[in-house]
Parts: sequence; structure tokens; C-alpha cells
Amino acid sequence: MLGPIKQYVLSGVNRRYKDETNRRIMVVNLFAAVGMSITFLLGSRAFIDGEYFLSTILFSASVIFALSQRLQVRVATAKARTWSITLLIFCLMALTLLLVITGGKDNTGPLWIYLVPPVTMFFAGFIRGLLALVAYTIACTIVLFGFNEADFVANYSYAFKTRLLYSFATVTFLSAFYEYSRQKSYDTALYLSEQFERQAKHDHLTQLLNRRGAQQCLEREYARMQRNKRHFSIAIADIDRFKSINDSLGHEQGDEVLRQISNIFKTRSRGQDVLARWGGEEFMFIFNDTDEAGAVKALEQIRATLNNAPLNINGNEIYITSSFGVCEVTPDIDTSSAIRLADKALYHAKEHGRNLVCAASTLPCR
Ligand SMILES: Nc1nc2c(ncn2[C@@H]2O[C@H](COP(=O)(O)OP(=O)(O)OP(=O)(O)O)[C@@H](O)[C@H]2O)c(=O)[nH]1
Repeated sequence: MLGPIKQYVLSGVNRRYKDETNRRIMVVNLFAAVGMSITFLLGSRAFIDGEYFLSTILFSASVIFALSQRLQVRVATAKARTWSITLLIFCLMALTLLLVITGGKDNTGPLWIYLVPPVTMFFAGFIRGLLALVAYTIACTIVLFGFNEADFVANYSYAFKTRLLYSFATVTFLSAFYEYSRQKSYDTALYLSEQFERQAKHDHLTQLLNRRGAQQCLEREYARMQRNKRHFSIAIADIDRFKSINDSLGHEQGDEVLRQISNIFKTRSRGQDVLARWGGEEFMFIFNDTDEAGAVKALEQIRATLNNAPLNINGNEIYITSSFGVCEVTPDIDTSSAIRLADKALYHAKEHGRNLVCAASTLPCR
């Protein structure tokens, strides 16, 4: 029993949409179902009582509620969802306005107008909801006070009409305030989660991607390589004799060295290449669409730039070098093997004097 209900409520929901959009889709489904059932039941009753005009209106509303729900499910686009919501709000407003005009059963029709502010605010959002509600309030005021003598408008006392509008304005204000706070809290939560997401993937010292961020990039690149068969290369850079820099200048200046080196690496890399802080004084380069020879060429330029550009640490010029190990990722060499081989090549570069770029394919034994 619960299965089909759940299926109905979730129809149109998509994991790719934002949470807010999915919540709206579910509420539209629920609201359309409730609106459709109530108007259908009331329409049937009006029909049995011989009130054919009222029953026609109620049946039409029932059909519009059903159509708006189908629209958002069948045509799964943002435009269709906006149309679906507009149709629902318009139908609700028209129906309740008609109840104010006719008075409904024993002049109780106006009671339904209190449904309008919360529903409109939730579906249309703060600004559009407020505009729609102002237009609706004006329409209600005209209906209540503009046709005092007209036969087609139900007869309400002056006190009832003014209190109806005052209380409606109060509910509108509260609904608007609630929607405004809800939207603000949602925006704040979204901002915070984006910040957390960013922090989880970035290194706070250099602002580069951290190991986790780099690993996600590697997975993406590997999947892309399997799709389009274009290889990419991974390089690991390790600052030479960094321990002695820390020992002589202190840890804080050591951090500044890392920051300046990361800037040099970044500015010397192509826009599409990825640079990450792989660990303490180790950096990773991901050269997409690049074979090992291409990566070696790019790294030679980066190495030479660092070698020739003095860093300015606390007013002193110091020269720092780095060693690099590089390996191409191919269908035969997956990412973790490539990282292991790039590490081996880096070790080889360190052993052979440092300030070198060493390719994994040139290692004596891999
Ligand atoms: N200031 C600073 N130092 C770090 C950071 N992460 C790692 N280190 C230091 O980097 C140094 C790395 O030293 P080693 O691994 O011995 O290597 P090295 O001195 O660079 O020598 P080679 O790699 O052989 O050229 C260690 O002293 C670490 O404490 C960091 O975030 N900031």
C-alpha cells in the first residue's frame, strides 16, 4: 500500500537535482493529489445537490491540479516545473477567489483563502510569492468592497470583510517572513557545505588541491582516458634538501618557501594541468592529454624556472631546487602503478644529484 504512495510522491524526483528542487517536486505531487481529491469530492457533492455551475468549476480545478502534476513529471525541465507551479498557484487563487465571490456553503467559502499565502510562498519563493500575494489581496479587496450592490457577490458584513482582509494580511506577512528566513537558512547551509567541501579538497597553506582533491582528479582523468583513449601523465616533485631550509630558516619561513614554490609551479603550468600538494614538501602534477615525453618537456621548463628564480624569504634571496619523477598513465599502467613508478623515478633523480627530471620509462628496472 505504501509502495505506490511513495512512488507517486517521489515521481519526478532526480538525484541530479538540488535538494530544494526535489523537495518542491514532492510537495507539488502531494499538493496536487490533495487539491485534486478535495475538488473532485466537493465537485461531486455539488453535482448531486444540483449546483452544476459550482460542480463544473470544481471538476475543472481537479483536472488542472492533475495536469500540473503530470506536467512536472512528464516534461522534466525547469521551465515545465515553473509552469506546473504557476498553474497550481493560479488554480488555487482562482478557486478561493470564486469561493469569496459565491460565498460557498453558508458563506464559509472565504475561510479557504488562508491556504493561499503559505502555499504561494513555498512554491513561488519570497519575491515572486510576495508579488503574487499582493495581486491576490488587491483582487480580494476589489471583490469584497467593489461590488457591494452586485447580486453575484455573496453578502458579508463590513466587519467580516475588514477582519478577513486584516487576518489574511497577517497570515501573508507571517508566511513571507517564514519563507524569507527559510531561504536565508538554506542559502547559509549551502554556502557552508560548499566551504566544507572546498576545505576538504584544498590545502590551507598553498590553496592548491590536497591529496584527496588530487585523488579525485586522478579518478576523473583515468575514467576520461578509458573513454577517449588519450593518455595522461603524473609527476611528483619533491623540494631538494628542504629539511636544511627548515633547520636554517625555521618552520614558518619553510612554509613561506612552500607557498612561493607552489606559486611558481602554478604560474608555469598550463591552465588545464592540475597541481596539488601531495604531502609535506611534495607536489603532484597531472598533465592531461600529455605523454611522458611531453610531461618531461614541461617539467624541464618548470625545473629551470625554479632553479633560476630566487625566492624572497624575509628580504633575503634564496635559490631552491626541486627533483621530479614522471610516469605516463596508459591502459597497462593504472594510476596507482603510475604514482609508484613516478616515485621511483623521483628517488632516482634524488640519487643522481637532485634538481633533475627523471622519467619512469628510462629507469633501469621498473
Ligand atoms: N615548513 C614545513 N616543513 C615541512 C612541511 N611538511 C614537511 N616538512 C618538512 O620537510 C622536510 C623533508 O625532509 P626530508 O624528507 O628529509 O627531505 P629533504 O631534506 O627535502 O631532502 P631530499 O628530499 O633528499 O632532497 C622535513 O623536515 C619535514 O619536517 C610543511 O608543511 N612545512
